[in-house]
Amino acid sequence: MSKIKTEKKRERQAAHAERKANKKKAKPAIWDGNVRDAALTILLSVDQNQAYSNLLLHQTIEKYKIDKKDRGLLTELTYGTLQYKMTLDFYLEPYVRGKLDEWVRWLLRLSLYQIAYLDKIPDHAAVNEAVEIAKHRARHRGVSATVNGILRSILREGVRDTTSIKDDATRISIETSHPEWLVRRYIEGFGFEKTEDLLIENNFPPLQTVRVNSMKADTTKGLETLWAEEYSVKRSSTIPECLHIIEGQPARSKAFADGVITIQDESSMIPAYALDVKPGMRVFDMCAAPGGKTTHIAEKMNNEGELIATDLHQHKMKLIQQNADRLGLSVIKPEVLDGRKAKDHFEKESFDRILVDAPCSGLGVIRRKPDIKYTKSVEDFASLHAIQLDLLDSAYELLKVQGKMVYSTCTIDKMENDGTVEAFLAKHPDMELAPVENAPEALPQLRENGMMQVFPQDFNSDGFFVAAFVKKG
Ligand SMILES: C[S@@+](CC[C@H](N)C(=O)[O-])C[C@H]1O[C@@H](n2cnc3c(N)ncnc32)[C@H](O)[C@@H]1O
Repeated sequence: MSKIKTEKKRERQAAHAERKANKKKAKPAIWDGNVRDAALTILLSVDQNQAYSNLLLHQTIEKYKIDKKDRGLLTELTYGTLQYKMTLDFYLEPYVRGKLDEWVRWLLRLSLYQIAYLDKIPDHAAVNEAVEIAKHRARHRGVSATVNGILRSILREGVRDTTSIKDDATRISIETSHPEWLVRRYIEGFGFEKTEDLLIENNFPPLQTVRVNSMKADTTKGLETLWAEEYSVKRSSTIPECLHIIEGQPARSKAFADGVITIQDESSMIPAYALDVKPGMRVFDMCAAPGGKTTHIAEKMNNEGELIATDLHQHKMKLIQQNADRLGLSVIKPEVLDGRKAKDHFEKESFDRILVDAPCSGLGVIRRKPDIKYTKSVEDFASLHAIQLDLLDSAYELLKVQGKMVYSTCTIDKMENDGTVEAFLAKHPDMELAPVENAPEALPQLRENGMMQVFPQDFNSDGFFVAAFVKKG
């Protein structure tokens, strides 16, 4: 081999080794004590792998046993940056020239979130940390200079004003960071004021709530049990067995381990009321996993009768069983089944009550999973509407005459919720909406109409939809 060729080969090998080393640098461990770097890794994974932000955050905190102080900041940075992604892009837009690597864009969003929204972090600290992360992750020094330049320019000139945006739908879309097509869809369905309240509320952290297991304690006893464990808790004024957690992680409590409480969002407690079960009934929960509503229904049945809890996925069966065991509810029978085939699996008209807590677009839980708002499309609503209708049709065949059926979702969309109810009623003239007389007084709509759309701003719960039907025969 000639001397020149050998030289070239060596250069190529050196370049290859450098690229390899840089690649390693670009993928740091998720937790090395640097909260901002860990937040950046989570944000990138949510964006690139469609990972759920809440699950990834939880896994990271548990896996690396991140302490309370860092846990708080990591959660704030991850959720805040995701929640305000579009707003932050609007602020960045005038300063970004040319194409940026995705990780650099997320680093800028993460840093700008601290500058624009977090008073407790000094601006210069946010910039310095961003520059250090850029130096540590980048393959060349130009990146940290770009990050430094952009952030310092914004600090100097202040963030862009949104009030000059003439179109109100566009303005609130940017201010609250929700896709404009979704904002317009909401305004058309619910009016401007309700939409604006919803979008603002979606950027607040969700309230933690628990349900007291009526088989083991009444609400007062549940409250006192948590107080004795030094949790800061108060009674809800909406659902009688619901408690609001002001401070503390109830999943770590003895009350939870002993099955005195279970963690459930307040609006998810409505279907068990709407179903109006009695002890001894034969009940079917068609889309049951992980069993939040199944266990509530079993408690209302006083653990007497038959409660078949099915779900499409085998791996979710153990979640239902674990919840039933922890809460001491032997009436629940988990079974893997596609709800659409249930009509041929069970005897026709053999159930007194059926719950169809259907798969849905999940727009009611944006506070818990902010990434949802950027990934849904109009096509999703249409296909979910079709699946929901198939599930309801199948349930209809199995419901006794005079039996009651409930359809619920954790979403806020007219095509999925009202549209599905309308299509179902049109197909089955012997089904009627059934006012829920036993519903808590705080839910007058359900008591009067048998149907209600809950918005997060109503009583600080997830967005939720419930419709109760009776089979007239
Ligand atoms: C909203 S979640 C149910 C939550 C549950 N009811 C609770 O309260 O814990 C919807 C469930 O429907 C299940 N699912 C989706 N398609 C289904 C089908 N065709 N048949 C039965 N279950 C289905 C999903 O696996 C998911 O667990």
